[in-house]
Amino acid sequence: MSTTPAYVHETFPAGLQQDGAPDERTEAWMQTVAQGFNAEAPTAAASRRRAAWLVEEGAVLRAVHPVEGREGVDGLGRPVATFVRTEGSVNLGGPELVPTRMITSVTVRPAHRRRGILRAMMEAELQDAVDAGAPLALLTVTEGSIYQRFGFGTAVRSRSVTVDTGPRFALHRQPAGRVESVDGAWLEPRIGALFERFHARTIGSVTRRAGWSRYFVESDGETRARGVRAAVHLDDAGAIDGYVAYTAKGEFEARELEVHELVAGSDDAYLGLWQHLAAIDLAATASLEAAPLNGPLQFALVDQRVVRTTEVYDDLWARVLDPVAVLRSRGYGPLARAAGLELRLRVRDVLGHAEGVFAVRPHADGVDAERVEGGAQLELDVSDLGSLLFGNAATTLAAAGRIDELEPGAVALADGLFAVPGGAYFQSHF
Ligand SMILES: CC(=O)SCCNC(=O)CCNC(=O)[C@H](O)C(C)(C)COP(=O)(O)OP(=O)(O)OC[C@H]1O[C@@H](n2cnc3c(N)ncnc32)[C@H](O)[C@@H]1OP(=O)(O)O
Repeated sequence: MSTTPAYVHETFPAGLQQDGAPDERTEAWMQTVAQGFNAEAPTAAASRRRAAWLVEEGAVLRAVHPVEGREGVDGLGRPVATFVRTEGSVNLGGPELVPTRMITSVTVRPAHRRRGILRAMMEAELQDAVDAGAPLALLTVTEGSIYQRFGFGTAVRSRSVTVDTGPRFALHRQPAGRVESVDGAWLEPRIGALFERFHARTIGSVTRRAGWSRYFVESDGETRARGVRAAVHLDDAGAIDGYVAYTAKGEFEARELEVHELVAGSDDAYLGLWQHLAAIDLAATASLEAAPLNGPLQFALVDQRVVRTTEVYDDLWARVLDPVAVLRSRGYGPLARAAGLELRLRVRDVLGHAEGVFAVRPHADGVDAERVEGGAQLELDVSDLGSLLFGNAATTLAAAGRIDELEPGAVALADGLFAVPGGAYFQSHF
């Protein structure tokens, strides 16, 4: 269904007035986003800060208004639908980070739902991304059933964990380096550079959006949260290679640590920072919402049950727009490259962008990927290509009835080519 002619779609860059306040349409857009997610309406100070972040990252906003009655019943002229995209990169294990579009803040007001407004915004965005040469689009979802129809597939699954930081927490081996508590205000401006190190070494990692460390900010948008504590890991040479930011909650003697972020640029930093959390007195547990599904912490512990998984969820979704570009820029393991194997995939795409048969051949000097005429060994929807790229096993997708094996052995071949040892992980939710 396409959008009815009763709506007008607008696309504009997030903007500020001379005094730093959001411009009128950016402010109206932000108020609608808050309403769409049932969140508190942003105060003037919070609006200024969020708008500044949007401008910093070159955000392009979409807003939809009714042609008739644009000013709304309350006369405030707020849009009935919102959508934003920023440009970023994702680590797919290749020599370079892969450029991507990041989509978020999609809302349609209740009175205007199920009339095709989301579809119209999404189709326009994906076409714009193709025209601009973007190979990939990413988003995170509020509901699992919305975005497959647009070609998005589950890319990275995450889990929430609660770690018992009492005496049961003991590592097999002492990580190298040391951890020091630091002031949050000192850390905040250094976080971006530290994150880049994590981004460069972690398959699945996505650009960290401006303002991601908003946990340092009180809800009035101005005051630095006094409750946020931070620590950094220093390697043996004294260089900082990871950080953790957390808040202690609950009763004085049995506090729980809510970990906002634990970002490690090395394995020692990862274990060292967890060990630091466990060493904090008067706290019984530490909880992290976006932990890797298969991270090393459990194996590093003497008692693996110290880590309790409280939730597993689909986190990042990927939409391939240019299969040749993503297959070429993705990394492949040394065994796949040494074997010089070729896989030919037939991709179905109802929107047409990624439709066709594509061959990929990793080899010792790089990767060949091209569109070919036929001879496909596997057939799959573009949403499942998004899943494969991030290391979700072809065997699992075939067992789920999502991939058709056209030539015996092709599923196993895809498993070998697309495997991500340790699993893809991202923690810059957007
Ligand atoms: C990336 C993000 O920002 S995720 C956040 C998504 N936003 C929210 O959850 C906020 C609350 N919800 C909303 O604002 C709206 O209900 C939206 C944005 C989810 C949907 O907007 P609408 O304009 O109603 O969607 P639209 O009418 O274009 O529907 C497009 C298709 O998606 C389907 N769809 C829409 N919403 C849902 C849903 N919640 N669950 C399942 N399917 C859905 C429709 O049936 C339609 O299918 P079809 O075109 O294949 O027949």
